[in-house]
Amino acid sequence: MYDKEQLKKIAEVFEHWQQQTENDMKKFPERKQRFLSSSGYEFKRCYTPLDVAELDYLKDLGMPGDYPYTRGVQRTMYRGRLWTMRQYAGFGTAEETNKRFKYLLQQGQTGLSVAFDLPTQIGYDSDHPLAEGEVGRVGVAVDSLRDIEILFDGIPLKDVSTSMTINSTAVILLSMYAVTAQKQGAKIEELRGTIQNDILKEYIARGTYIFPPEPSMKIVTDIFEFCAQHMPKWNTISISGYHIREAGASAVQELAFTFGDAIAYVEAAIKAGLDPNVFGRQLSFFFAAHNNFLEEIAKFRAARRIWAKIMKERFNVTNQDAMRLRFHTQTGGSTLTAQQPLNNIVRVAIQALAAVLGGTQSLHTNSFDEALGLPTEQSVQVALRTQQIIAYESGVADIVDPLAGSFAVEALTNEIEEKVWEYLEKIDALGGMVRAIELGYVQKEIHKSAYEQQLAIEKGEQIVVGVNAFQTKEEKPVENILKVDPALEEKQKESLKQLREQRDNRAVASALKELKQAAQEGKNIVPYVFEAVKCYATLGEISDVLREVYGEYTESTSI
Ligand SMILES: CC(C)(COP(=O)(O)OP(=O)(O)OC[C@H]1O[C@@H](n2cnc3c(N)ncnc32)[C@H](O)[C@@H]1OP(=O)(O)O)[C@@H](O)C(=O)NCCC(=O)NCCSC(=O)CCC(=O)O
Repeated sequence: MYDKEQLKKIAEVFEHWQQQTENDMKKFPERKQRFLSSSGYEFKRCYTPLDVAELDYLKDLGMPGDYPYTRGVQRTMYRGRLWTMRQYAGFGTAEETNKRFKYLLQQGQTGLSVAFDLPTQIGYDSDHPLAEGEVGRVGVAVDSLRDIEILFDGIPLKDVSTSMTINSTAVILLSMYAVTAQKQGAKIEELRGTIQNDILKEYIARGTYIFPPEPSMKIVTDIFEFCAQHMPKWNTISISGYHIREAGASAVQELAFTFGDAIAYVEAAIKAGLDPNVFGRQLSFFFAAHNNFLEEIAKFRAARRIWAKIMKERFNVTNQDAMRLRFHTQTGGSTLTAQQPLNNIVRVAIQALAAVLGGTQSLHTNSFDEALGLPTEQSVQVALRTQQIIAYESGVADIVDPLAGSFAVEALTNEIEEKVWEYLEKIDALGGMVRAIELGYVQKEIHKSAYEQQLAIEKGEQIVVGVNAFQTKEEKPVENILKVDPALEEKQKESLKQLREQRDNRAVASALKELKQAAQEGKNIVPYVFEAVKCYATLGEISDVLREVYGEYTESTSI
């Protein structure tokens, strides 16, 4: 962006300035020998045009809404429409969570996001022995279509977009959601929302898998195919770096492993005969926003450029809509501290601001008490207000990609991109992401990074306010921590018992038999799951059928 003559002059001035700075530092040294990013690369003292001398505005940045989308996926970005304010919520029974959803919508939230309990996530009904003590604990308990009908009672599904954090049982929850919407009078082709459906990261970082990778990938591609035909507005997957980051990955690893997974999904779908120009439009992403403000902004900008290049150059995609990286952001749960929990409000605000300056499409802001328990109405309100203050008071939503052209931000964007490509080459050399996961390579890289971060905190090289510095002797305990009533588990089991008595059990048996046959014959299972769900077959029953056909996965541990 600068001509050679100008750059030469700037280089001379810079050299002189460096010498003067070295002199100054004899009297007043810098706080640290090296200032490191979360990914371990070194931040320079000061960035100048010399650091972005190679940057080609048209090729590397372009205008917002144009390839390679570094500056955002929409021309007007938040001037046209603010990001979706989407607080992840769910606990106890469907009735309870329905109340929370209505509360959040009333407070100005603009999208829904469902948290399911662990039994729902790993395909067990609430009365299964393995579900004991977990029903409704970390999310809402869902056993059958009836629970989803209650969950969205009074919420018109044709008007709201809903995200569901569900992976190995995603096909079941997607079917329950679609059938509930149909019962409300909506057409499934108009439904907007997202299922997480990102099974690969479950093997890497999150753990709620059921089946081995191969049949799991088959279910994912079945969903891509079904939604491309019948639910074109639905995001079929939310390819997630969030959990990878929360497991201890650096910002660079977060992107690299997410794109490693994304490439594996695209390859699997192409192999199944699907067109990336079509299913590519429905792929979405999910990243974390941590505290290192500028690095995080650069990460989001780099992510868009990398994905656009992957789709265009690696998969020869020509449809622009299939090159746009659209993503949800959640502020970093692992950055919250149990000590001095009100400080978390500030952390969340910084992280949310990074997500917005990085061009997110949807945002969850964590509640300050999340290191202690489930968020209360009050804490979730502050979290939502944080988004609203950024949106309506800070002014940052009024200019598209306002940090473009910052020497530091552009240089960091380039640096992150470069390091991500290095990882992707390494993953390709290992034989792709599924192989890299099987080999334990990805897990080991994350563990190494997590260990280094922890060590830095313990040595005091990385300050965490209130934890290893600025501690207070006497902390006032947080009041009103939300606890799920243990009686809810019995209530849920009782209503499941009634359901099994009331439904047409012959219809259930027949639908499950047909599903089993379809799975055995390698057919697309989605329509069969729809049928099973319609007659109130339970999540556990459907999962059991699939377990019989596909088998179960057991992890080999990496130390
Ligand atoms: C694509 C996203 C990221 C966002 O979708 P949204 O519908 O919210 O937003 P959107 O698509 O950007 O915008 C909605 C519509 O407005 C349009 N639009 C937006 N801005 C525009 C502008 N400036 N000009 C013109 N049109 C515009 C879009 O093109 C789109 O229309 P068209 O569609 O017509 O183009 C989706 O996947 C999503 O909502 N994800 C949320 C995932 C989530 O909440 N996950 C929680 C995980 S919680 C978790 O996992 C952590 C804890 C755990 O482990 O359990």
